[in-house]
Amino acid sequence: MIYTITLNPSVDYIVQLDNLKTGLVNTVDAETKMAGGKGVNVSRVLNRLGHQSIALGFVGGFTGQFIEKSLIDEGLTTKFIHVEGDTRINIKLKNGEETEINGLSPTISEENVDKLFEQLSQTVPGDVVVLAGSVPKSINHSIYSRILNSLPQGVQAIVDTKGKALEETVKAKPFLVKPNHHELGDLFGVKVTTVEDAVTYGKKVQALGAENVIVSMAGDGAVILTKEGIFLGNVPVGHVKNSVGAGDSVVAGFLSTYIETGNLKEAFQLGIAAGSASAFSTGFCTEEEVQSLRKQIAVKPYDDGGGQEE
Ligand SMILES: Nc1ncnc2c1ncn2[C@@H]1O[C@H](COP(=O)(O)OP(=O)(O)O)[C@@H](O)[C@H]1O
Ligand SMILES: O=P(O)(O)OC[C@H]1O[C@](O)(COP(=O)(O)O)[C@@H](O)[C@@H]1O
Repeated sequence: MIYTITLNPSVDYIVQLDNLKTGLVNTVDAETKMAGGKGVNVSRVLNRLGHQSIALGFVGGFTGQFIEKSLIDEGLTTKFIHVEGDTRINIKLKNGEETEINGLSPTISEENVDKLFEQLSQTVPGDVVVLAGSVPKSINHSIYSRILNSLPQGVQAIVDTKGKALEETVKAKPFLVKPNHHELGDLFGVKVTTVEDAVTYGKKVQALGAENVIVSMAGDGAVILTKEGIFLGNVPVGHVKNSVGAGDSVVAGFLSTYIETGNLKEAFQLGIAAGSASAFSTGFCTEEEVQSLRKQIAVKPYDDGGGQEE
């Protein structure tokens, strides 16, 4: 079974406002309200690609109810832990550029955290656990590494987070991490702007403990570093309508193919296809769109001139 963990889900309020006038009353041109959060989005896209998962995490209040109902209506399986307080609302404002205002998370008690560990103690070898998104302030950022260290042998972990949580988690030897180029740069206090930078710092993440690393670079392609080698993938050309959830779609697309074939390169290709298909749609990708974009993505070995890790 695949389990996704979203410690910090959200209701994403995506607003199109072509002509924002600050300090005045504005009326939106278009809006969408969606259940969001990184693990939630991974479960959603896995479902669209024909794979079942169980969405775990913490939800609360009217926003939490909205998330649970939306996901069940979409045909997903959820086993959320209910907390006091409202799940956050994240505003994504589109007016030519994309501005994000992420809301405050409810407080998660120690007791609730214990319940999550109890759920995860049921995992068995062959299961995959996806730990995705930020850690609410009330939980210590070491929770992801604690979860990884608690999983039985043979359970694979995929991690998509940033900052301190990412830094600690890579040391707990996850199967895969997927930072974007900004998140990778932040980890080392540098700017990652080129494929060469992504490879240099991706190798450092492997040296810290992650088995495989995907660095997504938005419209500039993506890199995967594996034991079998380093590979580059282009992104297909298209009109980006909404990039919210595109990175989560990369994770879901990768995982859906990896569990079917065990082939990292094919999984990487499908991950990029899913990311771009979601970016090119107002909501999330469909399987048909993903399969159609997949053909436009070439995955090629990266030639680093045989250079060794510094
Ligand atoms: N301009 C673009 N053109 C095509 N695909 C894109 C574009 N921007 C994002 N994507 C797709 O979304 C994926 C994730 O985007 P990225 O911005 O790197 O990650 P995140 O959403 O995690 O910040 C990319 O790997 C790609 O598949
Ligand atoms: O947990 P975080 O890091 O605050 O991110 C939450 C936000 O990220 C999303 O999961 C989208 O993530 P991506 O665009 O990186 O795929 C939104 O649904 C949500 O609002």
